This record gives sequence, C-alpha cells and structure tokens, in this order.
Amino acid sequence: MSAGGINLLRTKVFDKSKWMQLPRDVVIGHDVIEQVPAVCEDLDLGDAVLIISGEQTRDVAGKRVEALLAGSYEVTTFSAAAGDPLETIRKAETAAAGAGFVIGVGGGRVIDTAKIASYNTDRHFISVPTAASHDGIASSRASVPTPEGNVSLAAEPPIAVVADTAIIASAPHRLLASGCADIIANHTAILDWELSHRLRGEPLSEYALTLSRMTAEILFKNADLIKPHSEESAWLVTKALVSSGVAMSIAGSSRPASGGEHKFSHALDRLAPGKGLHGEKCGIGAIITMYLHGGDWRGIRDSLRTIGAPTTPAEIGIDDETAVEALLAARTIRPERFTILDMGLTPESARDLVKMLYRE
Ligand SMILES: NC(=O)C1=CN([C@@H]2O[C@H](COP(=O)(O)OP(=O)(O)OC[C@H]3O[C@@H](n4cnc5c(N)ncnc54)[C@H](OP(=O)(O)O)[C@@H]3O)[C@@H](O)[C@H]2O)C=CC1
Ligand SMILES: O=C(CO)COP(=O)(O)O
Ligand SMILES: [Zn+2]
Repeated sequence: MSAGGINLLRTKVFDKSKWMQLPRDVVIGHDVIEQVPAVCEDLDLGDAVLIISGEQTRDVAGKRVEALLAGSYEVTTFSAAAGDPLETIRKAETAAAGAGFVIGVGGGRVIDTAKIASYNTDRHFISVPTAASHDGIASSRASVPTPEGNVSLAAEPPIAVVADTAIIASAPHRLLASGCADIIANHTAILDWELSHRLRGEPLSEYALTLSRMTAEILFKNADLIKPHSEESAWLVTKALVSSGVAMSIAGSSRPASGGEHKFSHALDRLAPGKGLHGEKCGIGAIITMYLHGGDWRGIRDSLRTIGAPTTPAEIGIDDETAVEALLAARTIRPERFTILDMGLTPESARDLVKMLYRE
C-alpha cells in the first residue's frame, strides 16, 4: 500500500470538526452579584437588557440586578412564573427580541427559559444562578418538560456566569442538596454512556467523560463537607455544577450528565408533576441504575443521605407503584439515548428493585 515511499493508509484526510461553546467570564464568590455591571461592561453587549427571574428569585436577587444596571442600561423585566413552560418561553422570546442581551436570575427553570429565549432571538445570555440546584448553570443545553415528555434542547450557552455564594448559601438547603444529587448522578450517566458505546458504538468524548467523572468524584469524596447555609459548601457545589455544565458543552449534548437516572426523573416529571426537585429525582434514580450496573449503589445512597438529599421516592411524596411505572416508562423518553434501563427491565424486576433498594 505504498506509492513513492508514502503510506497511503496514513494519508487519509482528517475531516472531524467540533464547535464547543463555553462561557467567557465565570465569576463565583461572596457578593459577586455586585460585579454584574462590570461583567456587562467587559462584554460590551449593548444598552438594553432583559432581566428574567421567577416569582421568588426576583426578590432574592432579580431586583438587585435591576437596580445595579438601572443607571447605565435600559432595563426591562420578565417574570417566568411557574406555568406552561412552552408558553412562558414564547413570551420570554418576545421580550428578548426587544432587548440587546438577556440575564437570567433564578433557579433551573428561569435559567433554561432565559437560555432558550436568548438562543431563539440570537441574544447573548448571562446566567445568574440563585441556587446550586442543577448543572444547567453554565451549559449550552436546556431541559424542557413538554406534554410528550422532557426534551433536551440546544440553547444559548451563557457568555458569562455570575454565581454569588452568599445568595446561593442562603437558599433553602434542599436546593443545594438537589444540585449535589444531580452531580452525583453523573457517575451512572457515564456508565450508561460507556455501555451504549460498547454495545451500540455511540461515540464517546473522553474529555467530557473524564471531566464529568472527576466532578462527581470530588463531590462524592467531600459529601460530609456539604452543610446547610455554608458559603464554603455553596462554593464547592457551584464549581462542580459549572464543571459538569462544561462537560456537557464539550460533548455537545447532556450525555455526560444524563443517563437512565435522568430518564427516570423525566418520567416522574410526567407521572407525578410537582413532586420533588430535578436533582432529587435523579439521585433516587441513580441508586437503582448503579445497582443494575453492579456498582457501589450503597455509596451513592449514603452520600446522598450525608448531603441531606432524599434516597427514596416516598421522601418526595411518590409511591412505589409510580416509581415502578417511571422505571418502565424511562425507556420511552428520548429512546435514542440507550441506558441500562433498556436492558430487559420487566414489571416484576422493576417492582423487586423498588422494594429492595428503597426499603428505608
Ligand atoms: N439545562 C440543563 O442542563 C438543566 C436543566 N435543568 C432544569 O432546571 C429545572 C430545575 O431547576 P431547580 O432549580 O431544581 O428548580 P426551579 O427552577 O423550579 O426552582 C425551585 C424553586 O426554588 C426557588 N428558588 C431558587 N433560588 C432560590 C433562592 N435563592 N431562595 C429561595 N427560593 C429559591 C424557585 O423560585 P422561583 O419561583 O422564583 O423560580 C423555585 O420556586 C428543571 O426545569 C430542569 O429540567 C436541570 C438540570 C440541568
Ligand atoms: O439535567 C441535565 C444534566 O444534569 C440535563 O439532562 P437532560 O438532557 O436529561 O435534561
Ligand atoms: Zn440533571
């Protein structure tokens, strides 16, 4: 296979390409909300800003951001009140179209609304999380519940993240514990990804996978340092959430942080709406998927307990039969995402798993 001394096998044209979108400024720490004007100035995003926040988070931090920017920018506000998410997104898009850039100040739902509205109107987006409850803080993905199930959408990656640990530490501890559970669930998300790679040839990103695993391991090892209303805990968890979001951005999908445990959580979103937080449901699901992978499921359960996150469906008001239904329905959510829950789970085995692993 050689011509004129050149090995033809080795001259194959390299035609891979990838576009990763990562935040430009990430500011984390005590009282950094005061840095929002400096960040906007640094990024030179225009004169008109739309600030999206929620009913509670507007009081927690949205109004402060409005006040900080009022002197220098034309400020409009949008309340992403809980309700039909798709309708809220459409209304947010209309508001975003009239502004130069968008700031989302709130929890996961508010950040996702701001992210999608920015993407669909081609506006830059700044993420100001008020709680360390989910790893969408810094990612280029959004997760939206629809009547057909939860969809993972491409969204505007934040050009900046401003995470004030004083605000995050004063949020209800349940939100921080939920964020920890979302990260701990990366352990099983990765195992599902590797399984799909081995069985189905799904491409793996070693960098995204390693970053996601490392993030989960750091949190897992430091579970006993996570305390309610501690700014140091808020710091540790927020950094982990940013890092997990970056892993998703590197992969160009939520695969490094979302496997069967997330599909179980999304099935519960539909079967038991309003019960439990996103990360809480993912952590509960990860106990079962880790057991099925033959891994340290007790370790997952114990670290969730240490952090103060729930470990059984009953703790979030979900009965065992609904959990069984969610385990079985998980495979119908994003069916192209192959996970351990696609490997022959039956109603009987799902019932046995729920009984055995969620005993107390
Ligand atoms: N893009 C991604 O990759 C990801 C997206 N998600 C999405 O994020 C959402 C879940 O986020 P999550 O944060 O758990 O839930 P929510 O955004 O629903 O927030 C839960 C509640 O906490 C309140 N809250 C937030 N911060 C504070 C605070 N500092 N003090 C007091 N109350 C506060 C919110 O108030 P308010 O009423 O003001 O909103 C809301 O009532 C889901 O929609 C999920 O799909 C989750 C993981 C990853
Ligand atoms: O929640 C996520 C990662 O933690 C995003 O995952 P989904 O794509 O399953 O919504
Ligand atoms: Zn998640």
